[in-house]
Amino acid sequence: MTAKSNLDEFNEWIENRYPHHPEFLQATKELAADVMPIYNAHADYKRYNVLKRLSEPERVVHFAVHWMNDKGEVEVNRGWRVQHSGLIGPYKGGLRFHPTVNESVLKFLAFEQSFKNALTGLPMGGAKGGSEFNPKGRSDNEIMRFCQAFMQELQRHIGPRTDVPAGDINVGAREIGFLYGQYRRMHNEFGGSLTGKDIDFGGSHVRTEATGFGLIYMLQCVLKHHDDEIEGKRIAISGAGNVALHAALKAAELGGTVISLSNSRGSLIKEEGLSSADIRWAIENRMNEDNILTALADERGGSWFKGEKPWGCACDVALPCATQNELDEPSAKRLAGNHCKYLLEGANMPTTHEAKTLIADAGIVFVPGKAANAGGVAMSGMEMSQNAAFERKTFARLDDELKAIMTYIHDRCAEEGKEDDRVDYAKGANITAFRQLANAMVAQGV
Ligand SMILES: NC(=O)C1=CN([C@@H]2O[C@H](COP(=O)(O)OP(=O)(O)OC[C@H]3O[C@@H](n4cnc5c(N)ncnc54)[C@H](O)[C@@H]3O)[C@@H](O)[C@H]2O)C=CC1
Ligand SMILES: O=C(O)CCC(=O)C(=O)O
Repeated sequence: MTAKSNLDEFNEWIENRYPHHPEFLQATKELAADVMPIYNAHADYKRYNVLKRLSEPERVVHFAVHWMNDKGEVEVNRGWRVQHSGLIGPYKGGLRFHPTVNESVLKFLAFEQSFKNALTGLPMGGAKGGSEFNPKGRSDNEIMRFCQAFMQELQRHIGPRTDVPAGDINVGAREIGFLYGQYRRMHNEFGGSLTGKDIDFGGSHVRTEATGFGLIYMLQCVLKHHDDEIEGKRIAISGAGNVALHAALKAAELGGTVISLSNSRGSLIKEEGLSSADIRWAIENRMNEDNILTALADERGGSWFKGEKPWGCACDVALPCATQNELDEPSAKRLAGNHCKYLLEGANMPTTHEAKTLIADAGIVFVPGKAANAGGVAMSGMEMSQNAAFERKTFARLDDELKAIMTYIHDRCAEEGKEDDRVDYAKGANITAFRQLANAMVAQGV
């Protein structure tokens, strides 16, 4: 059987199995296209049916979250934890609270997480969880009660050596504190049941910054590989959350010109570049403002474009750091037309399948989220090992370790994705991670 027909057969199988899970289909089919030749070349991979088995989450836990709002009304939300693969370590991945959360979104995120975590070289399996709960407009007390009710259910499925959740969209330090407090009270146990904790109770230095900083360290590796440098590069960033702001900060500190940030309401453009001080102001004030970007424009300059995405600006580097499928075909056409040279995904799967084809045709160097944004989970892995050893490493030491891990990921992906005159980082990342998970699956038997 040819690689092509095997791919058709796989695609048909997964489409029939999950017709209502479009994001999950997108992620699994893209990976299968890259790894099929490797799968076909290994008798054991076929014998152990590794591709289909890796495309089926090991466990999907679905639970109800009952909680009381400030008016004394009882609300009910849906909660999930998708434990995708525990082959190479405890399940590990963030929690997302957003109205767009559903089983398809969490299954794609958990699938991507397993491959991302493998790339870090640390012993972590892949998972993702969350709720369609919308924290916008809720009081601190409501957020606390929701987190406690969520953890009351989740706690029976997690633990330091079983599954270690962390943050994701709308789950930051405040929410992790509430979730951790509830877990600790119920289990009478300090330590590694969650990462992203405050530094005062078992958190790690650099975890807050790690995804954004790691993205820029990856950008530096990619630029170096192409005999290029960050100094003076025009960098367009989408998003205005944890990942976007810390990527912007590190890029500005290293001499890049950060020309944009965005959110679901529009984009802030500052042609001369946001300074480190502008970005620090946004980081410090983001929890207190309804729209941190309009506040930033008012306070420190820049123009606000309501309803616009940032991809129309002329830039050398595009860093989508908001959410899945935010960078579509028209956006890709604008980036190509403006001679953008590099696109690194800070968010998980922010580029649509169709946009990726355009990006490749335009010769833009593309680095997928599972490689480019792995710095966050890598630092979570280091938080777990610090918790297990009852130690705290310094910021400087961990920042160096983050750089080393991003370089390690870059070099593995560049080596595996090497083609005649270019590097296919997506293929390199998919094949590298697939080999590790497939080998573990074969070795562990059925
Ligand atoms: N926090 C972390 O350590 C990691 C996060 N990621 C990914 O990075 C992305 C951003 O996550 P965080 O910064 O942590 O979340 P966050 O909650 O701090 O920020 C999310 C940002 O995205 C924007 N956003 C959300 N939905 C949007 C939409 N439909 N259109 C435009 N903007 C939208 C929000 O306005 C906000 O600025 C997500 O894809 C997440 O899965 C990936 C690796 C690690
Ligand atoms: O730190 C973690 O465990 C997970 C981070 C995450 O959710 C991600 O990498 O997408």
